[in-house]
Amino acid sequence: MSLAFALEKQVAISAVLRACSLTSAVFNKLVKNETLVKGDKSPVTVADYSAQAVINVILAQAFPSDPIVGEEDSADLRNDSDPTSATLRSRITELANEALALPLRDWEKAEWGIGPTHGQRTTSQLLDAIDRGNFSGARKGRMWTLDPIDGTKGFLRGEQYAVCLALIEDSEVKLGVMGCPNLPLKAGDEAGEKGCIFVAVEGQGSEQRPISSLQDATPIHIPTRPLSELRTLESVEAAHSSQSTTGRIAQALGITAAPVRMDSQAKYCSLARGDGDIYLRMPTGVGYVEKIWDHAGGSLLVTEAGGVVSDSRGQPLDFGLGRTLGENFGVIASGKDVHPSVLEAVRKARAEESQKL
Ligand SMILES: Nc1ncnc2c1ncn2[C@@H]1O[C@H](COP(=O)(O)O)[C@@H](O)[C@H]1OP(=O)(O)O
Ligand SMILES: [Mg+2]
Ligand SMILES: [Mg+2]
Ligand SMILES: [Mg+2]
Repeated sequence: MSLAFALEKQVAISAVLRACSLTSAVFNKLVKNETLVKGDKSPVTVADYSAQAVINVILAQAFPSDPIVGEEDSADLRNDSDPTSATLRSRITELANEALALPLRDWEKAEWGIGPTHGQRTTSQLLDAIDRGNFSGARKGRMWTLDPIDGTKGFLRGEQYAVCLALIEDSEVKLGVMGCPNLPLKAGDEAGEKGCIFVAVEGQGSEQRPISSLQDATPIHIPTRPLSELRTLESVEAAHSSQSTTGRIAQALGITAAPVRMDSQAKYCSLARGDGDIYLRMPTGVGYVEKIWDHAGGSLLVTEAGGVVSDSRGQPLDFGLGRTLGENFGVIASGKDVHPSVLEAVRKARAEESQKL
C-alpha cells in the first residue's frame, strides 16, 4: 500500500525542481529589463513568471481538476502596446519550454507534461498556465498554493529565496515542497554545496534532500536547546517584519545572539532543521496582509519537524480564508517546548510598545 499523497509528492518535487533549475540558470543571465515592479511596488522577474508557468503546466497535466492559488498573473505581460511586455513574453516562453523539456529522471513520468517528447508550448498556452493560479481560495475542497519565487528581493541579491508549493485540503496543509537553490546543505557552510529541497507530508514527517542527490532524504527535527542558546530568525527586509518588535521579544526571552536574517520561507526550512530556533514575523503596521503561499508549505514543514506555528496571539494560521491569511497578526514559529514562552514574550513586548506610545 502506498503512503497518502505519494503521487502528489512526486509530482510536486518534479515541478519544484524544474522551476529551481530555471531560476538558478536565470539568475546568472538576468538583464535589467527582465524585472517589473508590481502594483504593490514589489519586484517580479521573468524567473517568477516562467517558474509559475512550469509548475502550473505540470499540475494541470497531472491533476487537471485541482485549482491553484498562485502569486503571479499574466496581466502585465499582455500589454501589447508595451515593447517590454513582448520581450518578457518571448523570454518566458523560451525559459519555461526549456525547463519542461529537461530529460526525465527515472521516477518522473512524461504524462506529467514533461520531458523531451512533449512539443513546445506556445506563449499563449504558457500565459494561460500562469493564470491557472488565479483561484480565489476556499474553506472546503482541495487546492494547490504556489509562490514561484518566494523572496524575490533575496533572489535579486543572490541570497536566499525559495520555490514553494503546497497542497491544501479543507483548509489544512497536507503537503509542502520547498526548493532553496542557494541554501547550503549545512548551515553556514557557504563554501560547501548549496541547493536543498525540503518536503513535508502531514503525518509523515519532514525531510531535506540535496538537489544534486535527490535519493538522499534526511529526516529533520527541531532540536531542544536551553533558552539561553536560542537564536531568532527574521526577514532581511525591515518593511516585512518589525525589527524593533522582534528585538524586544528576543530581549524579553533573554536572547543575546543577533537575529539570523534571511529572505523567504528558507527561514521555516532553517528552523525545521535546527539552524535557528524562533521565526518571528511581526506586522509593521502598514496594512500588509500575509498571503497563503508565503506560509503554507513552511508551516507544515515546521509542524512535521516537531514545532508549532501560530500568529502572534497563539491562534493557528487559517488557510481557508481565501488568498490571504486575513488580518495580519504576524507569525511565530518555534519548537513546541519554547512556543508558550515566545508568546508570553510577545505579550510583554507589545505591552512595552503600547506604554511608549
Ligand atoms: N510589505 C510586506 N510585508 C510583509 N511581507 C511582504 C511585504 N511585501 C512583500 N512581502 C512578501 O513577503 C515575503 C518575503 O518576506 P521575507 O523574505 O521578508 O520573509 C515574500 O513573499 C514577499 O513577497 P515575494 O514573494 O514577492 O518576495
Ligand atoms: Mg512577489
Ligand atoms: Mg512570497
Ligand atoms: Mg513570490
